[in-house]
Amino acid sequence: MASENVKLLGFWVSPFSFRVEWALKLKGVEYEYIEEDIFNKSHLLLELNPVHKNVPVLIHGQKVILESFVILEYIDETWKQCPLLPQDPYQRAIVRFWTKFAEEKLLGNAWMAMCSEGDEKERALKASIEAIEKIEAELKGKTQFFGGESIGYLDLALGWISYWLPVWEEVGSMKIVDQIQFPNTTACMNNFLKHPVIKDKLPPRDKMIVYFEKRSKEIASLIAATRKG
Ligand SMILES: N[C@@H](CCC(=O)N[C@@H](CS)C(=O)NCC(=O)O)C(=O)O
Repeated sequence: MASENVKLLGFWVSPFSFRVEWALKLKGVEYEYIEEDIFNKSHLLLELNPVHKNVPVLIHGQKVILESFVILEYIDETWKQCPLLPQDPYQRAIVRFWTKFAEEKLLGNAWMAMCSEGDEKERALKASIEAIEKIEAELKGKTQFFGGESIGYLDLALGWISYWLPVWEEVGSMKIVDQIQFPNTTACMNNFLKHPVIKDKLPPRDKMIVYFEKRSKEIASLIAATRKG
């Protein structure tokens, strides 16, 4: 597709940025990727996203679109090829429900389980596994992709479970998605990673391990300092 002046401010290991890149690639939209240093934010980021000061930021011509899920919907509505959300309003509602559920109940807990120790880790781990149990039950009978027969919005929303979560499990010495206990989830995770667009657009795992080892220690010290203070 001809270039439409699309730019993406992202961060090399951000699952939120990757969602957007996967969507653009699935749709065949050309874009320029601009790597942001989230620890030393650029003037461009602060100017474009003064509210949250985070990535991803999508720039389409003169328009700036923020928040990964808002960006996914914008992309889906702007470039109609390879639709991400279902056409049917009820099916769309279901996809949005599970997207929200995973973001609220799984992402933060899994991150916290990786970064914490003791009771806090146990609590976060338990909550993460409970969230996967619910996703597993919902997936019963559709083990192709999280969204159904073909890759779609829900897969991009939950895609991090396939690649980031195993890294967090390794860094946090924990198990959240047990293959035997959660066969449907595991099948969807594997199919997602086998998709040609996805498998060509993932951050290097070894670099991720080093990054999250360091980051989880920094967060753990912050948590300890907050508790003391
Ligand atoms: N809810 C946001 C989350 C984005 C987010 O947390 N981005 C991180 C990178 S993984 C970031 O830019 N962090 C810098 C900061 O918050 O200061 C979305 O879905 O886009």
